[in-house]
Parts: sequence; structure tokens; C-alpha cells
Amino acid sequence: MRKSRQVYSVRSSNSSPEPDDNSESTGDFISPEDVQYLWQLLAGSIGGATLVKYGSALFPEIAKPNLLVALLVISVPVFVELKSEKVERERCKRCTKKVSFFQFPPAFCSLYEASMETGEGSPLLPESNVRKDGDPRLEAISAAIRVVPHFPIPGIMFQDITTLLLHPKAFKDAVDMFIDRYRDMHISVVAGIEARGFIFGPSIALALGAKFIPLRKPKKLPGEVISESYDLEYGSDCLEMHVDAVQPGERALVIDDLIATGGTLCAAIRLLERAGAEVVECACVIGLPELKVNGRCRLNGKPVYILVESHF
Ligand SMILES: O=P(O)(O)OC[C@H]1O[C@H](OP(=O)(O)OP(=O)(O)O)[C@H](O)[C@@H]1O
Ligand SMILES: Nc1ncnc2[nH]cnc12
Repeated sequence: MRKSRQVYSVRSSNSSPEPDDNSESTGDFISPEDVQYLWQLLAGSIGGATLVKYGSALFPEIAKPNLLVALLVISVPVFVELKSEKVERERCKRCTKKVSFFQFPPAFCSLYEASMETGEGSPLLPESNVRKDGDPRLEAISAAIRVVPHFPIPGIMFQDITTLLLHPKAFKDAVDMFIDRYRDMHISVVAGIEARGFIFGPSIALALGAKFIPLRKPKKLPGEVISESYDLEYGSDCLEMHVDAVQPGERALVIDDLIATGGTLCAAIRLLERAGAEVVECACVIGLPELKVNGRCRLNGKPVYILVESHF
């Protein structure tokens, strides 16, 4: 079931540029891997051609014009060299396809990555989630998020933050940007939404000196709970919270990886407000574009802070 809500989004205003040491060389058209690949190709070709040309001294029959044999002699060293290298085990970083020598040689992947970096789209995926933003940290965060088409059901462009977690600097930058924003807002409770809000929430809570509250799916919490049901982009669900986890008047921040319809965040806000907390803001790493309305950002009267927007 899909519910449409009017949700506004704000993005980070923190934009001190910082080089991404851990980022891969996606912006370079020719990466070191490509150069290595070209050298191997050149060496293999020269070696093969030399063998054909001068091998006739030892094996006169080689000099006889036999195109098939000549091609074999030239290509075997190249294949042997490439097979011994990591080309076979490379994966295109933006799609789930395995990169093989025949499908996506390294140069192709660099071209692909470059197109993702510039937001021009990809020959492999129909859409790009790269936002055009001046802050290199946001660019790196956005670039590290993989988009998986038709997951978990056809038609959904799944924003996969597990690939962000593979990039420690981009992951840390995302957490730090939240910490910077909320450092002086007197937040006493950070409420993380199961499951992906648990990835970002605890680090933020610790840095802010706040407590962390897990908002969990049904029947996971052992204590007395209150529940709120909600609709999702695909299906419906329910969140639960321990009633004694938060005291009336506490200032709460709700954290999740992504806002799509806003149903999950609405349920989280309702839970916290039922317990008497004041929800200061909701924060997500990713906002889906359908939520952008008039450039201003509100969710049921609550502001939502979003680092990167998915474009598809
Ligand atoms: O804005 P909404 O339309 O409510 O959707 C956003 C929610 O959907 C995803 O979680 P999901 O429900 O898929 O659960 P999971 O994290 O356990 O996979 C995501 O992590 C958000 O919590
Ligand atoms: N498109 C999407 N990608 C990842 N998580 C989601 N939750 C709801 N919609 C989603």
C-alpha cells in the first residue's frame, strides 16, 4: 500500500569542503587499474607479435601465414596475465553485476563511475542518486549509496545504505554532520527506527550525551510498550517503544536511514509524543524526491533534516 504525504525536506547547510581520503578514484577517467590493464594489454600484444615475428628462427612453421595461430599466440599471454589479476573478481561498484573481462573491463567501469559522479546517469542503471551539491562529503555519501532496481518488489528503486558503511570516511561524515547539527540543541533522547536507524542513531546519541531509544518492530521489546501502525512505500508495519524509555518534556531526535512516504517517521513522532516527549526534529541520510515540496521541509509539523536526496 502506498500513502502519499506532503513532506518537506531540508538538506545539510554544513558545507566545509574536505577531501575524501577513502573515496575511490571514481572521478578519474583513467584509474590506476585501467593503466595497469592497458600496460598488460600492450605487453601481451608486443610479446605475442614478437613471438610470431622472431619465433620463425626456431620454429619456421610459425612464419607461415596462419591467422588463427597468430591470434592465439597473441591473445594467450594477455588472457593468462589478466586472469592472474583481479579483473575477474572486480564488481561494478554501482550495480550488482559481476565485472568480468568480457562484460565490464576496468576502463568501462571508470567511465561508468565518472558518469555517476557527474550525475549524467549510467548506462547500467536507469537512474542516478547523485545530487549536484558543492559539499564533497555529501557527494561522497551520495555516491556510496547503491541503488538496486526492483528490490524488494518490482518498481522499487531500493536505496542501499550498506554500501555507505563500506566507506568509513563517508559513513563517519554522515554521522558527524548529524552530530554537528544537533550538538547545541539540547537533545536528551535519540530515537532510532528499526532496523537501519540503529546503524546511525547510537553514535549520534553517544556524541550528544543523549540516551538512545530503539523504536522496534512488533514483539521485539520485552517491557511494556506502546504501538503505532503505519503505511509504507511497500506494505504496512508497526513500531513499538518501551513506555518508560522517555520522560515527559524530554527533547527527542528521531533518526532513520531514509524517508519515503514519511509514514515511519510519523509513527515514531506519535510514539514519542504519546510519551510526552518533544520531537525537535527527524533526521535521515536519504530523502526520496517525491518528498520535496516548495524547497521547505516539514513532516506533520516537524522539520526533517536530510543529507542527500535520491534522484530516480
Ligand atoms: O518513509 P517511509 O515510507 O515510511 O519508509 C521509510 C522506511 O522504510 C525503510 O524501512 P523498512 O520499513 O523497509 O524496514 P527495515 O529497515 O527493517 O528494512 C526505511 O529504513 C525507513 O524506516
Ligand atoms: N526506495 C527505498 N529504498 C530503501 N528503503 C526504502 N524504504 C522505503 N522505500 C525505500
